[in-house]
Amino acid sequence: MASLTASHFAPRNSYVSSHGSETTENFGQIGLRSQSMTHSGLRSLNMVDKLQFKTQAFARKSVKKAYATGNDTSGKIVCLQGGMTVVFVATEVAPWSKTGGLGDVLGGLPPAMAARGHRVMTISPRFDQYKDAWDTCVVAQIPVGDRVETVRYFHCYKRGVDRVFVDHPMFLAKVWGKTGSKIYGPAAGEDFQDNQLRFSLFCLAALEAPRVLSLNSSKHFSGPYGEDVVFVANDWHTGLLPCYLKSMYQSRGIYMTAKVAFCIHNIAYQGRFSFSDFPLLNLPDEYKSSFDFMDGYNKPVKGRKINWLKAGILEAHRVLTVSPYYAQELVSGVEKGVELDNYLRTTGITGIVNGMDIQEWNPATDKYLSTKYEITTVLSAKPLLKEELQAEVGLPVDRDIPVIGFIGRLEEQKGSDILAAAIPMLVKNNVQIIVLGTGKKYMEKQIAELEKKYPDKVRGVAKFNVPLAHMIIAGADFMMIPSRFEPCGLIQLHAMRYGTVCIVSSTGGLVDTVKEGYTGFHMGAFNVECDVVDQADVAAIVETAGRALAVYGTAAFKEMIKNCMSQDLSWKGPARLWENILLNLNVIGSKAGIEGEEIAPLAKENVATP
Ligand SMILES: Nc1ncnc2c1ncn2[C@@H]1O[C@H](COP(=O)(O)OP(=O)(O)O[C@H]2O[C@H](CO)[C@@H](O)[C@H](O)[C@H]2O)[C@@H](O)[C@H]1O
Repeated sequence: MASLTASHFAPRNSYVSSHGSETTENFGQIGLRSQSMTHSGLRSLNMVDKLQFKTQAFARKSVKKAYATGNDTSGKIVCLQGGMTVVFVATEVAPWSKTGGLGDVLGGLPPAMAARGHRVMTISPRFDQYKDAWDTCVVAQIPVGDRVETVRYFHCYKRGVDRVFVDHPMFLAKVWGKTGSKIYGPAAGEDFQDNQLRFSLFCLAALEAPRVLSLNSSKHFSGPYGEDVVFVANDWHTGLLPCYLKSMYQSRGIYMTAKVAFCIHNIAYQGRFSFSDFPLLNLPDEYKSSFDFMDGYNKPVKGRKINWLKAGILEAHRVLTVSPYYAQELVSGVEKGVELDNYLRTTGITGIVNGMDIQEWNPATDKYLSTKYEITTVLSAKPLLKEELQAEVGLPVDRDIPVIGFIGRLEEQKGSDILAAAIPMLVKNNVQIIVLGTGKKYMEKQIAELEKKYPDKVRGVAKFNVPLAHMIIAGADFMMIPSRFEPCGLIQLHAMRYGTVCIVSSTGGLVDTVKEGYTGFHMGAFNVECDVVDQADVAAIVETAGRALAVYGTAAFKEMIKNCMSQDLSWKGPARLWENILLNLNVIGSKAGIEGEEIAPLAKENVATP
């Protein structure tokens, strides 16, 4: 049965169908070398020892926790009572890089952790010449494949967080800008052929950063982060991180108490590659079993594969995901666990619902809105914003027509194909529908065709357009979220903060965050098979939207708007839960934080590394 396999999903990227000639040659060389070795574990160690991670500019010293007895830039000893040293590692971090919710989480959770008194760093690739991130002049030489690459670290300090960016041509020259899907491949749905090398390099550069960067932007912390670090690795691109921590560092007496928490934002993207690629990863043979994976699919090769996400799950010290209900779904069986359910049942998995960035998404200050509002003014502001939205997308301007919005990647997960199938019936109501999303070409076409067919009722905008996303979230009356599965979902959080009532399928974080009849409407769980548009799901959209439209404009509807807006959807609560989990990893010196504001009050903006 076709289910939520990675093969259904556009990049982020699970499959690589072929390798470029450069990469293939490298494989050949490593393969040959390993044949002449009896212990490939030895081979890997020898290689690392020979190549060494060479770091210039800073001598490596084992430092005590900076927060305990650190020197600030003026040379004074500073002391904080609590805290942990936390390093988040991910391929996206908003606002510097973002193709979806992963970037949002890396943008919002770290400042909330910093506000609780922890020393927090994020590390992501430098995909563009970020104007606020300065060159630290620190370089590290990293073994990747069968060669050594030099990376350079860039840095800025924002909202209490050290934002570190790894600079290497495999990131910047390839992507050159905030070009969404080009983070993972030349176009939506395609991988870069060297993605394994790119993310292997990234994981090692991330492991090196806390030891070699001496960061002094914070009044309370200074010097290198040292070795008593909790790493938070995110999604399959960082699945190698716990493996390298053990095989390349702890085996040499470094990072002995460091731990890795591994967070799954979407199990549909697993990083499945040919099994013969394993030597490329420079890992000892004993790690093979953690990667070993069989599936029935032919991409990128038939049969036996390596699976980066599986290795991340098995080698990390703790596995998390982004909502409690999704955690339950992941262990419920092969379909929702996308063939990793049995491993997750063994390791266990904890769900913490995401917060949202209440600075970027704040109707009272939103720079993309001409009319700002809050809970007391929402009822008069929304009709004005709706009219502006209608004018912006070229629909008839009429504040009395209810507007349903959809924002998201156009692919099976998000159910945009199910929505497209429902639209011919939905438009029989007095309603306008605005779809904003990019993704699979046939789905973009589907939406464009519906727009042609119903010019006064439907608009499809196939762009990644942040200002328009804000206008839809504020100006629409309802947000439609018909996901086949949704690990957490941020759209519904944004919508509720803006008093926009959600119509959601009953999956993942949508179950945890939207309450039927109180803050939204539930459509029930959808069929997770991606190859079919189930008519029962189409009917559920039509029936539930009908139910929602019937409430539109009534006192009950106004009550729902207020219910939505009066919730605390910030990162404050989730950060507390994250802290508990990370404390339980027992990294030496870890202490509980303080009850801080979500946005670190001590943060200095735009402070570059000296
Ligand atoms: N065309 C467009 N123009 C402008 N902005 C656009 C856009 N398309 C999407 N966005 C923005 O991208 C974000 C998408 O958030 P989702 O939670 O839907 O993320 P996604 O499925 O990528 O992430 C995965 O990770 C997150 C984080 O853990 C989980 O919440 C989620 O369930 C999981 O699938 C939102 O901020 C949205 O506004």
